[in-house]
Amino acid sequence: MYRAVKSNPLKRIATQSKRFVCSKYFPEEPIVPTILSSHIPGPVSTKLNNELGEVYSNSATYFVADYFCSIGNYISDADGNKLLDVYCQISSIPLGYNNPELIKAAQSEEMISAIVNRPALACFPSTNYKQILEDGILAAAPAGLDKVWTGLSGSDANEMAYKAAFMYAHSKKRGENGFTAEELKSVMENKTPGASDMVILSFNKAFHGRLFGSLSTTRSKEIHKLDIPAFPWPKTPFPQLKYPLNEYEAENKAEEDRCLQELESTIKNSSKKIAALIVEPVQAEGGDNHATPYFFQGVRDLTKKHDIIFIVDEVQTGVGASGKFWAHEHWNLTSPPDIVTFSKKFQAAGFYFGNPDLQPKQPYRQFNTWCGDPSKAILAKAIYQEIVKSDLVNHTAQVGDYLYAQLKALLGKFPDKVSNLRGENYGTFIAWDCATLEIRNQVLLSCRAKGVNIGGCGDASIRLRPTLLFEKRHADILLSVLEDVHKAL
Ligand SMILES: O=C(O)CCC(=O)C(=O)O
Ligand SMILES: NCCCC(=O)O
Repeated sequence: MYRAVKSNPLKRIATQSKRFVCSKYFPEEPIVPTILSSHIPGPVSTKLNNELGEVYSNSATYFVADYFCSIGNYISDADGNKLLDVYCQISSIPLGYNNPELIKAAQSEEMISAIVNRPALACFPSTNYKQILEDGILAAAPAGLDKVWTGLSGSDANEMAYKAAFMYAHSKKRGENGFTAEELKSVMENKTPGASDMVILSFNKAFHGRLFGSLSTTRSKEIHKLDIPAFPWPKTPFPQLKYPLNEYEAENKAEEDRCLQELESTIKNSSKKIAALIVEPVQAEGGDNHATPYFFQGVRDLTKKHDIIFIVDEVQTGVGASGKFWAHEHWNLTSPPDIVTFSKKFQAAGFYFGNPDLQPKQPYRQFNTWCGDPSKAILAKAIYQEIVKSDLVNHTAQVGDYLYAQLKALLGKFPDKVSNLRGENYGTFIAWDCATLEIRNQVLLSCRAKGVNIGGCGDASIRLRPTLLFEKRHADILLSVLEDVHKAL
């Protein structure tokens, strides 16, 4: 049996672990990874995955997981391997696997009713939906945004935000007048003026989802977009910062100024009205690309100046991992975003807004059968309450600072293999680049073989997306495995 950490640190970790917030939830969490099979995926995983492939696409499978046996920061696989998970279902496990407080919420009367009586929320909202929202999703609302509309996924959240922006912009143009006969007729032919010719502006390397509208604003990888019809919407460059940031302050400021100028000229030269601009606080799928608060303040100012709805996509960055509950809190904006979208760690999806005019007056415009899912909103409530009760945002900020400092020292020893460590003062939302895609993939495979499940992003980057219950002792295991893997490259 492989042990990722040798006996001394293990003893220290075992003694200390009882004092940690994670142990409060998971007294039985493994102390270190356990690797039983000679490869990951192991033989059972491979067999199950092949069988699954007969009826369900399995081309992206890393390994087949055993969620019954997964616990806390550890994911189990079908071969009985237990891996420290710092990828966490593409950044979407907030409080560890099988968190007892979430299980309690799952077993509540409220949850049972929500699951077996799933409502068409916009038509038949439940007596307790407002309270569920107020105790969870709305209690967590970003400053200045006191309303929410719920949906089904991150892509859906972003698309609903686009629809809100289009309807808002058109209704402003229309004023007190109703829809014209021409609009009503042309819209059924998918033609203007009933169908909008306004556009959504997004950034190069952005990822905003995979439905038709959201995919048109996604610019991270060709493979996501090939063969799918797309709206002819504009894009504008996102800054490419140089690291370490303190060594390249002047160059980075010039790069951000360049991107702000390009943004303004894209806006000015657009032949179509730009209804909304969407941006991620960190472009995660596209490579964990950061920009500074200065840049985002500039983007906000330009959207205000040009009457463009400013949408912040916090699907991946939201709910604590950045060391703030919402990552855009790092920016110190003078006015809040118009819309903030969420999903992933909140389990529930949707968008926050403050201006009531971002919700159309007529029914069935921002609509589908479910309009969200009360069972997910109940989970979001439990997640939010645990985050507050255990002060997990500050916890994550502190662990992130430790992890970043240690990674800086460790990765600095391998300058020909890795570069551009990023995410300082940004919680555990940390990433770096590998010299080549081959090295990146080798590191991910070797880490898995040594008991740590990590994910990639962008062209050749590695990103960390652990739970909010990730602690220094977990970080030490990760660091020890990364060191071994890099030495062996
Ligand atoms: O590829 C997907 O659809 C998930 C994307 C995502 O959020 C990510 O990889 O960061
Ligand atoms: N959206 C899945 C990304 C996986 C990767 O780039 O490695």
